[in-house]
Amino acid sequence: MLIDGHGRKVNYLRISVTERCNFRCQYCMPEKPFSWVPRENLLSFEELFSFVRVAIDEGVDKIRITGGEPLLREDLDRFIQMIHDHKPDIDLALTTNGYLLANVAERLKDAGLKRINISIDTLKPDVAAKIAQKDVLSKVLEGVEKALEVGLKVKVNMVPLKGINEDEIIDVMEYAKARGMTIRYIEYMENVHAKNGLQGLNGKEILAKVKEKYTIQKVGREGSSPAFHYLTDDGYKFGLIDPHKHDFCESCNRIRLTAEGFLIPCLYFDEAMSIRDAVKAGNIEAASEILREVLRNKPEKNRWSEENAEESTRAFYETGG
Ligand SMILES: Nc1nc2c(ncn2[C@@H]2O[C@H](COP(=O)(O)OP(=O)(O)OP(=O)(O)O)[C@@H](O)[C@H]2O)c(=O)[nH]1
Ligand SMILES: C[S@@+](CC[C@H](N)C(=O)[O-])C[C@H]1O[C@@H](n2cnc3c(N)ncnc32)[C@H](O)[C@@H]1O
Ligand code: SF4
Ligand code: SF4
Repeated sequence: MLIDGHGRKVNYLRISVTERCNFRCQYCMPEKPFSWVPRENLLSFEELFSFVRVAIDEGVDKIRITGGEPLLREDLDRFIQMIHDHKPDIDLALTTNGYLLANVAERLKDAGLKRINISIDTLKPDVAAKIAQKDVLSKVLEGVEKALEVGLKVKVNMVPLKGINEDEIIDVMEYAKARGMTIRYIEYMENVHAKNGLQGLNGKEILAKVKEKYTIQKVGREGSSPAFHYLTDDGYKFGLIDPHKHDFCESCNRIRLTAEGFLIPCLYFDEAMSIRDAVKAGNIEAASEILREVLRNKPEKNRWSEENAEESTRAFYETGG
């Protein structure tokens, strides 16, 4: 079992398979980074899997593939198949912007993927083009329909932003509800890579918008999801991911691995340790020891709610969110 320095059980591994992306979301990477990690620096699926196997044997029972945009990594279904074949009952999920999903949803499902979380911040094509800085909406929605059609369980992630999509909180919920998908509203997490001046709605403001139409009651946190769930008076369950709240990190159960082989203990901080050399040398024991060291030093909580805290410099597109 993996336990961190604060006594929390860690059973959730998030793997960012690439930091590249075909969108330029204002809250994530509004300007193309001047240098991408060269492809040859990426760990291969075989190398990533050699670590994944150890993590699973140590107690990880939930794995999420993310990015950047994970569907930009060629043959992702091959990696999914490797994980699935090793442990078919693992909670194996993907987070994607959905743009390339329609063509590959079936292959991913057949390879063993169980769930997909798709980022949908708006249902208006012009607003989507403003947020992602590219005309993306129709292909994203096509991806959603295809994922549902092939039988994947789909959740929607929405980041409500002041003056941009805050008027669509109910509309996006109703779009998700009509298709049997859970929506989770995510508080915008300030960081230096995002566009200057961007402002998110906090959890309270998001709930106030929902309450303009629905009466809601608290349900709580479920399983190992970071979302706190609520129920509307017509029986629809939705989630709120509110990392500015001080109890958010109390039940943190996750660790992140990047495509280059960095193990990242927390989404907020820059600290990371590389398992790259160990994995390349086939020295899995050394990789396992690095994992334990990262867990021993995992921060207790983020600093998003601290008034004088400096903005986070950790890029979401590197960690996979
Ligand atoms: N601050 C913080 N945010 C997180 C953490 N894990 C996920 N998030 C954010 O929550 C949002 C949704 O994440 P997803 O990739 O959909 O994964 P998830 O919420 O763990 O997925 P489920 O297992 O379906 O609940 C993203 O914006 C993430 O950045 C975390 O440990 N800390
Ligand atoms: C970094 S993306 C990677 C996966 C994929 N490209 C996508 O957009 O779903 C993962 C999640 O992080 C969220 N995200 C990115 N930057 C964020 C920020 N500054 N604050 C809150 N959420 C953010 C996105 O909305 C997305 O749901
Ligand atoms: S949030 Fe996802 S889709 Fe948007 S720029 Fe970041 S990695 Fe790309
Ligand atoms: S902000 Fe850091 S400590 Fe808090 S839940 Fe996320 S990864 Fe865990």
